[in-house]
Amino acid sequence: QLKTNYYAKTCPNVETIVRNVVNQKIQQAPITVPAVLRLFFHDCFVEGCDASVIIASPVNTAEKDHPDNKSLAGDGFDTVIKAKAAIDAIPSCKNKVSCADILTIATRDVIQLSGGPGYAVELGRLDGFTSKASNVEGNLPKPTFNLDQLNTMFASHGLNQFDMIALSAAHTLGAAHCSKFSNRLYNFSLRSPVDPTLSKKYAAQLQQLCPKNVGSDTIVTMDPTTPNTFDNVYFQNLQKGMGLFTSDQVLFTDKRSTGTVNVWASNSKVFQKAFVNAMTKLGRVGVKTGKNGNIRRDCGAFN
Ligand code: HEM
Ligand SMILES: [Ca+2]
Ligand SMILES: [Ca+2]
Repeated sequence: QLKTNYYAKTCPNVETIVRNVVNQKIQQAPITVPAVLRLFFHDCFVEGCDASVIIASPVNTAEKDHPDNKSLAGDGFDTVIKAKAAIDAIPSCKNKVSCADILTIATRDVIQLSGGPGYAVELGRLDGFTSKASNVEGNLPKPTFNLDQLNTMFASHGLNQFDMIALSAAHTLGAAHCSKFSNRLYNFSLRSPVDPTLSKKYAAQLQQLCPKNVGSDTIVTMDPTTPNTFDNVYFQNLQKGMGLFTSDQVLFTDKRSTGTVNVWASNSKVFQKAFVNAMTKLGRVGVKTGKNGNIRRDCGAFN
């Protein structure tokens, strides 16, 4: 059973310790912000929020070795490892806090430290015993997904369309590789090589940043307006035809979700409330307790 004061007796300062590590880490590497947020999402959607995504395999068969996870930035993993070390440096806290909870706290912190809402995190998850690359396939959304595909995948984790739209606003931060959306610029369909739901101006900008046959490590910010700030500009971009992926833009073009995008584009407080609610629900996905999990000594390896 998750609760907000789970470590009150065992490690009362855990949230302060994690916050300090995250703060310092962001100063050194600003990419830590999107890196941690995406890491949390990819953890929770595969085997639940249990730090399965953090396991490193000597033979490259863990979740992190799946192609969908290869682009997870190393600074996300490093944040959890560093926070774990800082927690374990306090004798009473040593091996009392799960890696899954550390990632949950760090995620709340990167959101708040980049301008987003602060919120109380529910804690008490244990770390899982399974991490297989083969379990990732089919469990993470593709950037080409339409609204029904997005809804189906999020619903399978107890998240409704409002939650899905709110969580998609994570793309208000960070960057993506050209290969993830170049189909929209060059070979969308026979009738229209450029995706007609992209604004003409934005499509031209993206074609400049991502020329055909561009190198495989070229990246583009997903929110070209405020790439480093957690805000509702993501929704304002969608209204202008500036959603980077099909899965972003469809939230505006599909009539069943346009209304939500419009409300959240114009009312940041209402969006923030929905986002916090959705993140809290995301943090409950597949939580392990009792015999189904443990507290890892090393977040990157099973005990
Ligand atoms: C709704 C369906 C979603 C799809 C199809 C999707 C897909 C993607 C893709 C393809 C990338 C670019 C990866 C790369 O090229 O390196 C990306 C980046 C990112 N995603 Fe999502 N995502 C979705 C939802 C989410 C959610 C729910 C979160 C978090 C709550 C999230 C957080 C992020 C972040 C922060 C980045 C940037 C990472 C960085 O800059 O290192 N995404 N996503
Ligand atoms: Ca997991
Ligand atoms: Ca932004």
